[in-house]
Formats: sequence, structure tokens, C-alpha cells
Amino acid sequence: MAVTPKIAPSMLSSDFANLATEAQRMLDFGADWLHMDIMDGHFVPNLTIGAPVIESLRKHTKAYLDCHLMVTNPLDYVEPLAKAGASGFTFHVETSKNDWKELIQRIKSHGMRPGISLKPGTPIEEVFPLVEAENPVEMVLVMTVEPGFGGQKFMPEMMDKVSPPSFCTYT
Ligand SMILES: O=C(CO)[C@@H](O)[C@H](O)COP(=O)(O)O
Repeated sequence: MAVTPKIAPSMLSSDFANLATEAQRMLDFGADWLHMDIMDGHFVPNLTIGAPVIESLRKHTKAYLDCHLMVTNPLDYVEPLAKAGASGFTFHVETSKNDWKELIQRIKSHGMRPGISLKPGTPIEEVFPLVEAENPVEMVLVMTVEPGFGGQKFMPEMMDKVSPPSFCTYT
């Protein structure tokens, strides 16, 4: 199946006082999606944006808002982010061991696209059940940095998680 790469720059390094302008600049440079890093200061030691910022940005762009939920309780964010206009809702496998089926169902029923993310220390096999499920996620976000901050050094060893053998084994 041919996969078309998409460019989804993280807005984490934006001037948040001018987010709409920064977002348009990314789109003018050819971004397909806008990657929105949502952090709760609990799952990761940083606090960024939430539904109100997504809602404000949605008033200025029709772009795909690819929300990455670095939060301990992703279920709490489904309805607020759907109402705010989020397009994608990617949660972490480390925070959803027991309720990922409900999460996927809720995300989809609220009109958003479910994705799953995993930290560098989490084996890729942990997300296979969510990819293989009858009602699966539609994207896997392999973290190549520790979640929580921008500007970190790329971890090339993470590429083993996205090499064909890992998924060929799965498929
Ligand atoms: O989730 C994260 C970091 O927690 C990623 O979205 C990127 O690490 C954002 O930072 P830069 O791309 O600016 O380094």
C-alpha cells in the first residue's frame, strides 16, 4: 500500500502569542498538518496548551490539527478537544493499557482520528494490539525524543521501531 509522507511540524516552538500567524507560516511553507503538543505537567514535566488554544486556533485555520496528548488521563480530553475542533487525537500507550478500546471508540465517535504514541523506552510490540484491533488506531507516533520538550537530539536507534521487519513481523 503506497504511503504518502505528510509534513506535520510541531507548533511547540511557536510564539504562542502569535499562534495563528505562526501556523499560517508553516502551512505557507508546505506543512500538511499542524502538530499540537498537549502536555498536562503530570505525564510529562511540562505544561503547554489545551482545548481553549485549539479552539482559538481553529477559528483561524481549516488545517488538520494533529493533537498529541502527553497526558495521564486522555479520556478526559476527548470531548473538549472534539468540541474545540481537533482533527487527530494521538494518545500514549503508556497511559491507556486498560481503556484503549474505549478511547479509540470515543475518539472516533467524536469525529476525530485516533493515533497511538509510544515513548522511546516502550517496545513497538506494545502498540500492535491497537493496530491489529477490530476498531484500530489509524496512526502510530514513534517518539524519537523523550516526550515533554522541543529541541532535543534525535534518537536514531528509534528507527528500528519503524523499519519493515518490526511491522512485517506484526503483519
Ligand atoms: O512531542 C514532542 C516533544 O515532546 C515532539 O512534538 C517534538 O519533539 C517537538 O519538538 P521539536 O520538533 O521542536 O524538537
